[in-house]
Amino acid sequence: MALVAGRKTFAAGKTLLLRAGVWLGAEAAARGGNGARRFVSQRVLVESDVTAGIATIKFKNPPVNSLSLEFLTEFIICLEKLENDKTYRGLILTSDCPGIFSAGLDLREMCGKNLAHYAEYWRAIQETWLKLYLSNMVLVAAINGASPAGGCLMALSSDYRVLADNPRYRIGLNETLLGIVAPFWFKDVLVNTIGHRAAEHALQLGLLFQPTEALQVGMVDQVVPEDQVQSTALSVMTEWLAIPDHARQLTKSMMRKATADNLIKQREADIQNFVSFVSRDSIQKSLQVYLEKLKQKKH
Ligand SMILES: CCCCC/C=C\C/C=C\CC/C=C/CC(=O)SCCNC(=O)CCNC(=O)[C@H](O)C(C)(C)COP(=O)(O)OP(=O)(O)OC[C@H]1O[C@@H](n2cnc3c(N)ncnc32)[C@H](O)[C@@H]1OP(=O)(O)O
Repeated sequence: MALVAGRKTFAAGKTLLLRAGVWLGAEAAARGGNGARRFVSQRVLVESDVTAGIATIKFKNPPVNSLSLEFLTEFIICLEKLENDKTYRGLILTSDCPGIFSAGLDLREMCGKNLAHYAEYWRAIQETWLKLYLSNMVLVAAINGASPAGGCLMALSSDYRVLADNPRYRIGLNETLLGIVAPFWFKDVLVNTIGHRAAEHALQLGLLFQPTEALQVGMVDQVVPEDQVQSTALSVMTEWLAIPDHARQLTKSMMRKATADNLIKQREADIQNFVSFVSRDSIQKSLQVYLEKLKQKKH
């Protein structure tokens, strides 16, 4: 993906200049007297408390925070910006869309497009995951809504997960329900989190867990009343930030490197696999039927 010097124009006609991951262009940034900063991009809202060294990224891609290519591009830029700014030691991931953390990959990016588009999209998905999973910051997911598939992967890539106690907020890797297969690195992250047997069960059946079940299986670390998700995430963050960075970061890297390397060493092959899988007629048909079902749900 074009995270090099270059120019990208987003749907609203807003032009951003990117140079080595630094956002130089039309970004609204304001700094309050209390150390609070707020960066606004179209689909990603970043709030930060400079004094505490904590930033919060709020996904803002309505209606369902699907991981469109445009969303991913903005998200990666924000993440790089925070990662490179040593002010920030902790990052909270949450949603600005009521009731939805993220609906996962944008199905419209995987349907009816050309092969080059599928390859570009998959590279952006890989890039997002690698940046999240290997972040030096402490990542806490404040999951304030439904979190299927790619949404679940984002949460699983954090260091700690707090889920709002609402039975509608289901979380899991439900790919098989769409007639597709979770990639090996989604599977690896799930296995690392809930263990092999539970992951095998969850993946084959495409299970979406309600909060109490998610807690029981170990997919999330805490379930709290909805109005306490953000405050709980903040107090967990404070606990984690009490650990010296260098020791915690080296430990995180030691725990995660092998899983990340597994993808890094075969990124191009993984892209080719995705492209040839998703462009099959049968897979295109399954995805279209699934999208149609979602659309008709309301009527
Ligand atoms: C052997 C070889 C193997 C090789 C393997 C190689 C590679 C692997 C190949 C493929 C793997 C690809 C991995 C994919 C992971 C994913 O993330 S797939 C996406 C899965 N996501 C879902 O299933 C979520 C679907 N959505 C929902 O369940 C619900 O929408 C919701 C999130 C629970 C919200 O419900 P709510 O009632 O509030 O909203 P609506 O359902 O009415 O939706 C509103 C609106 O949004 C559209 N929409 C919903 N989800 C998506 C989405 N993921 N992408 C795009 N659009 C979405 C929905 O259609 C509605 O649209 P509208 O009718 O036009 O308003």
